[in-house]
Amino acid sequence: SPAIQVVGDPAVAQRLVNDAADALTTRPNDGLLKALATWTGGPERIESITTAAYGSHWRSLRSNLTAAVLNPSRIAALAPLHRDAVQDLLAGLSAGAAGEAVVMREYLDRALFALAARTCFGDGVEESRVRALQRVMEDLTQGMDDNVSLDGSTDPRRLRRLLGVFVPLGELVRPLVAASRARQTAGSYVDSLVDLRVPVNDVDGNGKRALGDDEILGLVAEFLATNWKVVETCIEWTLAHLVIGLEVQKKLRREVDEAAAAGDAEAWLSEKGLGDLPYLRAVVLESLRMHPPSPFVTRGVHDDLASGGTIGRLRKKLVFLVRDIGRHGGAWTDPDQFMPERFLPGGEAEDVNHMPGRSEMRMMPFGGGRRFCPGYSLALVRVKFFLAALVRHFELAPPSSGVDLAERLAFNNLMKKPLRVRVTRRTLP
Ligand code: HEM
Repeated sequence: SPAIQVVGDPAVAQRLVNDAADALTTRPNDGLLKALATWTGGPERIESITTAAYGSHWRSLRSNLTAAVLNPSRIAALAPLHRDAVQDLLAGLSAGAAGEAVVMREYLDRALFALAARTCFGDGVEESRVRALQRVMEDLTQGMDDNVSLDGSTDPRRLRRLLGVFVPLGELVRPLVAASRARQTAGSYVDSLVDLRVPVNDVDGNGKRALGDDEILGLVAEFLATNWKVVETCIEWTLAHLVIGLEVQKKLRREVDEAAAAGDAEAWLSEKGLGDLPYLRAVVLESLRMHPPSPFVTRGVHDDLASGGTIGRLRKKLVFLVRDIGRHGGAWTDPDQFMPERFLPGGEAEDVNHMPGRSEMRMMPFGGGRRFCPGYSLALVRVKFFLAALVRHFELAPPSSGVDLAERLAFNNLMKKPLRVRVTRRTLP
């Protein structure tokens, strides 16, 4: 079995991420990730961006995602979808009785999944199919959480249950892929996958081919999971701290109200407007530091990767403990305290960002090196948009039972006990 090095120290992580970037370019081909690349049971691997070895196939999948969804102009074009999703969330919460404790995750689940599905498949997917997809993706993300292990071990029964989810998922997704093939216009992520031509040979990149249905299904599953639960995890944790720390909530609300009063009604909620709010930025960074939604980042050193793209035997495995790195006592004062002020000018982390710096790294919520998360800007836009709208339109108070900050530390670091919040609609100033 491969040697495992576990890294929980920010200085060690910094050296590895920067200095060893050329050697650490691929995730380990073991356990859950190996299973996800071989779920069809056929001889060929079915790669998602996450599972693909560093090479021309990975590069074409990743640049396609960026070009189709994640570049700044595409993100700006998603603004109407974002506004709809927030309106749905606010309407759902308003329908609940005033002052009553609601399970936030249920509302966030609905709003964020619909948003993920519309970004993936376009505007025209009927509601019943969106909800059926949501149920299947719930099973898939739960299955990923059940099967994650640091040493790559798996339980055959649990793994079978997880991979079984690709059957109903395929039944729901295939008609949408067929509809995309039949369409002339392109706009959604699935449209880009249908049009994409990847190199036939990962080594020299010669010749091009289209993606098969199973490949598209794997990429769709990856897209829905990252756009949905990972983003939701960040929002839920941040809300937990706003509910416990009423001073933080008030301060954030003041900033959002002032921005709303200063800008025209639409502009304050634009990507640009939200990017300009320093306290909102600090609150989100503090949440990502303490509760990184993806708590483990892994790399593998394999036998024949150097010969190009193929993944041979796993020799060595690195596990970055993202959560421990963000709470390291040597790098942070009172690491277990939620203190957004540390990210403001004059604070101990005023220069710390969501991405590792060249010379210093104190947190890595979006990973680092060649395989850092390409979705971070879209993720931050969504997190900030939802949080700003929630504090603007609602007073958020803890339930009588209090807030339990236990973490799940699985594939997704969701709250162990879903957050309950007493919500009261505000009269806008
Ligand atoms: C708050 C939300 C998010 C967090 C905290 C997050 C975090 C991460 C982390 C830690 C990694 C591993 C990075 C590494 O190994 O160095 C990753 C990879 C990835 N993420 Fe995200 N992510 C988020 C949202 C998104 C979104 C919205 C997308 C959009 C499609 C996305 C797409 C991906 C992809 C495709 C990879 C694999 C990249 C590769 O292997 O080249 N993520 N993410």
